Amino acid sequence: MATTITNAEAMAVDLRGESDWTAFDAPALVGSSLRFVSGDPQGDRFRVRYYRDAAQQLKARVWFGPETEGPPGHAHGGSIAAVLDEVLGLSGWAAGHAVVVANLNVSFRNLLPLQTVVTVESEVVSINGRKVLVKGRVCSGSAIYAEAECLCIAIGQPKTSVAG
Ligand SMILES: CC(C)(COP(=O)(O)OP(=O)(O)OC[C@H]1O[C@@H](n2cnc3c(N)ncnc32)[C@H](O)[C@@H]1OP(=O)(O)O)[C@@H](O)C(=O)NCCC(=O)NCCS
Ligand SMILES: CCCCCCCCCC(=O)O
Repeated sequence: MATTITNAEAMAVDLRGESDWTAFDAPALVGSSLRFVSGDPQGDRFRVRYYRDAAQQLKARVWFGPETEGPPGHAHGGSIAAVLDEVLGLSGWAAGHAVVVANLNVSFRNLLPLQTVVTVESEVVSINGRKVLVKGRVCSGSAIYAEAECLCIAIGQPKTSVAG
Protein backbone atom coordinates (compact mmCIF):
# COMPACT_ATOMS: atom_id res chain seq x y z
CA MET A 1 0.00 0.00 0.00
CA ALA A 2 1.29 3.45 -0.87
CA THR A 3 2.46 5.56 2.03
CA THR A 4 1.15 9.09 2.18
CA ILE A 5 3.90 11.55 2.98
CA THR A 6 2.64 14.94 4.05
CA ASN A 7 4.19 18.26 3.18
CA ALA A 8 5.21 18.76 6.81
CA GLU A 9 7.06 15.42 6.91
CA ALA A 10 8.93 16.35 3.75
CA MET A 11 10.11 19.74 5.00
CA ALA A 12 13.86 19.27 5.36
CA VAL A 13 15.16 19.51 1.81
CA ASP A 14 18.71 20.71 1.24
CA LEU A 15 18.93 22.46 -2.13
CA ARG A 16 22.19 24.26 -1.46
CA GLY A 17 24.65 24.45 -4.34
CA GLU A 18 28.39 23.90 -4.46
CA SER A 19 30.67 26.55 -2.98
CA ASP A 20 31.63 27.98 -6.39
CA TRP A 21 28.04 28.26 -7.65
CA THR A 22 26.07 31.49 -7.56
CA ALA A 23 22.31 31.76 -7.16
CA PHE A 24 20.41 32.38 -10.41
CA ASP A 25 17.13 34.29 -10.45
CA ALA A 26 15.07 32.65 -13.21
CA PRO A 27 11.94 34.86 -12.86
CA ALA A 28 14.12 37.96 -13.20
CA LEU A 29 15.14 36.70 -16.64
CA VAL A 30 12.02 35.01 -18.04
CA GLY A 31 9.21 36.25 -15.81
CA SER A 32 7.12 34.29 -13.34
CA SER A 33 5.40 31.92 -15.78
CA LEU A 34 7.47 28.82 -15.03
CA ARG A 35 5.00 27.54 -12.45
CA PHE A 36 4.63 23.95 -13.60
CA VAL A 37 8.07 22.76 -12.44
CA SER A 38 9.61 25.44 -10.23
CA GLY A 39 6.58 27.40 -9.09
CA ASP A 40 5.88 25.70 -5.75
CA PRO A 41 9.06 25.80 -3.65
CA GLN A 42 7.35 24.33 -0.56
CA GLY A 43 5.15 21.83 -2.39
CA ASP A 44 5.16 18.03 -2.57
CA ARG A 45 5.98 17.83 -6.26
CA PHE A 46 9.21 19.57 -7.30
CA ARG A 47 11.36 21.94 -5.31
CA VAL A 48 13.92 23.69 -7.48
CA ARG A 49 16.77 26.08 -6.91
CA TYR A 50 18.80 27.50 -9.80
CA TYR A 51 22.51 28.33 -9.92
CA ARG A 52 25.28 29.17 -12.33
CA ASP A 53 28.49 27.21 -11.95
CA ALA A 54 31.98 28.70 -12.22
CA ALA A 55 31.81 28.34 -16.03
CA GLN A 56 28.47 30.27 -15.99
CA GLN A 57 26.47 27.21 -17.07
CA LEU A 58 23.03 26.83 -15.53
CA LYS A 59 22.61 24.16 -12.89
CA ALA A 60 19.70 23.21 -10.70
CA ARG A 61 19.21 21.33 -7.49
CA VAL A 62 15.88 19.58 -7.72
CA TRP A 63 13.95 17.59 -5.15
CA PHE A 64 11.53 15.03 -6.56
CA GLY A 65 8.76 14.87 -3.98
CA PRO A 66 6.09 12.21 -3.38
CA GLU A 67 3.73 13.76 -5.93
CA THR A 68 6.13 12.98 -8.78
CA GLU A 69 5.55 9.26 -8.33
CA GLY A 70 5.29 6.98 -11.35
CA PRO A 71 6.68 3.50 -10.72
CA PRO A 72 6.14 2.67 -7.02
CA GLY A 73 8.53 4.71 -4.91
CA HIS A 74 10.16 6.33 -7.93
CA ALA A 75 9.76 9.39 -10.11
CA HIS A 76 7.48 9.35 -13.16
CA GLY A 77 9.47 9.63 -16.38
CA GLY A 78 7.32 12.54 -17.45
CA SER A 79 8.26 14.39 -14.28
CA ILE A 80 11.93 13.93 -15.10
CA ALA A 81 11.32 15.07 -18.69
CA ALA A 82 9.45 18.14 -17.41
CA VAL A 83 12.38 19.11 -15.22
CA LEU A 84 14.83 18.65 -18.10
CA ASP A 85 12.55 20.65 -20.41
CA GLU A 86 12.54 23.60 -18.04
CA VAL A 87 16.19 23.51 -17.02
CA LEU A 88 17.60 23.03 -20.52
CA GLY A 89 15.27 25.62 -22.06
CA LEU A 90 16.16 28.05 -19.33
CA SER A 91 19.81 27.28 -19.96
CA GLY A 92 19.34 28.69 -23.47
CA TRP A 93 17.85 31.85 -21.96
CA ALA A 94 20.66 32.10 -19.43
CA ALA A 95 23.10 32.01 -22.36
CA GLY A 96 21.34 35.03 -23.87
CA HIS A 97 18.84 33.45 -26.29
CA ALA A 98 15.07 34.00 -26.10
CA VAL A 99 14.02 30.45 -26.96
CA VAL A 100 11.33 27.85 -26.77
CA VAL A 101 12.00 24.13 -26.76
CA ALA A 102 11.37 22.48 -30.12
CA ASN A 103 12.70 19.00 -29.45
CA LEU A 104 13.71 17.16 -26.29
CA ASN A 105 15.24 13.69 -26.31
CA VAL A 106 15.53 12.01 -22.94
CA SER A 107 17.27 8.76 -22.06
CA PHE A 108 16.17 7.40 -18.71
CA ARG A 109 19.18 5.58 -17.29
CA ASN A 110 18.19 4.60 -13.75
CA LEU A 111 15.05 4.72 -11.62
CA LEU A 112 15.02 7.86 -9.48
CA PRO A 113 13.85 7.22 -5.91
CA LEU A 114 11.30 9.69 -4.55
CA GLN A 115 12.45 12.36 -2.10
CA THR A 116 15.88 12.50 -3.70
CA VAL A 117 17.71 15.78 -4.32
CA VAL A 118 19.47 15.63 -7.65
CA THR A 119 21.60 17.98 -9.69
CA VAL A 120 20.49 18.92 -13.17
CA GLU A 121 23.49 19.93 -15.22
CA SER A 122 23.24 21.83 -18.50
CA GLU A 123 25.62 22.93 -21.19
CA VAL A 124 24.98 24.97 -24.33
CA VAL A 125 26.92 22.95 -26.89
CA SER A 126 26.21 24.79 -30.14
CA ILE A 127 24.49 27.81 -31.64
CA ASN A 128 23.56 27.69 -35.32
CA GLY A 129 21.40 30.59 -36.41
CA ARG A 130 18.19 30.31 -34.36
CA LYS A 131 19.06 26.81 -33.18
CA VAL A 132 20.54 26.53 -29.72
CA LEU A 133 21.51 23.00 -28.73
CA VAL A 134 21.67 22.26 -25.02
CA LYS A 135 22.71 19.01 -23.39
CA GLY A 136 22.05 18.03 -19.82
CA ARG A 137 21.65 15.31 -17.29
CA VAL A 138 20.02 14.46 -14.01
CA CYS A 139 22.52 13.07 -11.57
CA SER A 140 23.56 12.70 -7.96
CA GLY A 141 27.16 11.89 -7.16
CA SER A 142 28.13 9.09 -9.52
CA ALA A 143 24.49 8.12 -10.20
CA ILE A 144 23.05 9.23 -13.53
CA TYR A 145 19.26 9.09 -13.73
CA ALA A 146 18.65 10.68 -17.13
CA GLU A 147 20.46 12.36 -19.99
CA ALA A 148 18.93 14.72 -22.52
CA GLU A 149 19.54 16.70 -25.66
CA CYS A 150 17.38 19.75 -26.19
CA LEU A 151 16.95 21.75 -29.40
CA CYS A 152 15.86 25.28 -28.57
CA ILE A 153 14.71 27.73 -31.22
CA ALA A 154 15.11 31.46 -30.77
CA ILE A 155 11.81 33.29 -31.10
CA GLY A 156 12.88 36.80 -30.19
CA GLN A 157 15.77 39.13 -29.77
CA PRO A 158 18.71 37.93 -27.64
CA LYS A 159 18.25 38.74 -23.98
CA THR A 160 20.84 40.10 -21.66
CA SER A 161 21.60 37.27 -19.27
CA VAL A 162 21.46 37.97 -15.57
CA ALA A 163 23.95 36.89 -12.96
CA GLY A 164 21.37 35.72 -10.50
C1 LIG B 1 9.81 25.84 -32.19
C2 LIG B 1 8.99 26.76 -33.09
C3 LIG B 1 9.04 28.22 -32.59
C4 LIG B 1 9.62 26.69 -34.51
O1 LIG B 1 8.75 27.31 -35.42
P1 LIG B 1 9.29 28.48 -36.41
O2 LIG B 1 9.67 29.69 -35.62
O3 LIG B 1 8.24 28.63 -37.47
O4 LIG B 1 10.61 27.91 -36.99
P2 LIG B 1 10.86 26.86 -38.17
O5 LIG B 1 9.79 25.84 -38.24
O6 LIG B 1 11.15 27.66 -39.39
O7 LIG B 1 12.19 26.15 -37.63
C5 LIG B 1 13.42 26.86 -37.51
C6 LIG B 1 14.52 25.85 -37.68
O8 LIG B 1 14.44 24.92 -36.57
C7 LIG B 1 14.24 23.60 -37.07
N1 LIG B 1 13.28 22.92 -36.21
C8 LIG B 1 12.12 23.40 -35.74
N2 LIG B 1 11.51 22.50 -34.97
C9 LIG B 1 12.31 21.42 -34.96
C10 LIG B 1 12.21 20.14 -34.35
N3 LIG B 1 11.18 19.80 -33.56
N4 LIG B 1 13.19 19.27 -34.55
C11 LIG B 1 14.26 19.58 -35.32
N5 LIG B 1 14.41 20.80 -35.92
C12 LIG B 1 13.44 21.68 -35.75
C13 LIG B 1 13.68 23.78 -38.47
O9 LIG B 1 13.97 22.65 -39.29
C14 LIG B 1 14.40 25.02 -38.94
O10 LIG B 1 15.70 24.67 -39.33
P3 LIG B 1 16.43 25.41 -40.59
O11 LIG B 1 16.54 26.87 -40.18
O12 LIG B 1 17.76 24.72 -40.69
O13 LIG B 1 15.56 25.20 -41.77
C15 LIG B 1 7.50 26.29 -33.18
O14 LIG B 1 7.44 25.01 -33.80
C16 LIG B 1 6.83 26.24 -31.84
O15 LIG B 1 6.40 27.26 -31.30
N6 LIG B 1 6.71 25.01 -31.27
C17 LIG B 1 6.12 24.88 -29.93
C18 LIG B 1 7.19 25.06 -28.86
C19 LIG B 1 6.70 24.69 -27.50
O16 LIG B 1 5.51 24.70 -27.22
N7 LIG B 1 7.64 24.33 -26.63
C20 LIG B 1 7.30 23.99 -25.29
C21 LIG B 1 7.23 25.23 -24.41
S1 LIG B 1 8.79 26.10 -24.34
C1 LIG C 1 8.82 33.40 -21.99
C2 LIG C 1 9.55 32.46 -21.06
C3 LIG C 1 9.89 31.15 -21.71
C4 LIG C 1 10.86 30.37 -20.86
C5 LIG C 1 11.15 29.05 -21.50
C6 LIG C 1 12.03 28.24 -20.60
C7 LIG C 1 11.90 26.79 -20.91
C8 LIG C 1 10.51 26.27 -20.68
C9 LIG C 1 10.34 24.94 -21.29
C10 LIG C 1 8.90 24.63 -21.61
O1 LIG C 1 8.00 25.38 -21.24
O2 LIG C 1 8.63 23.64 -22.26
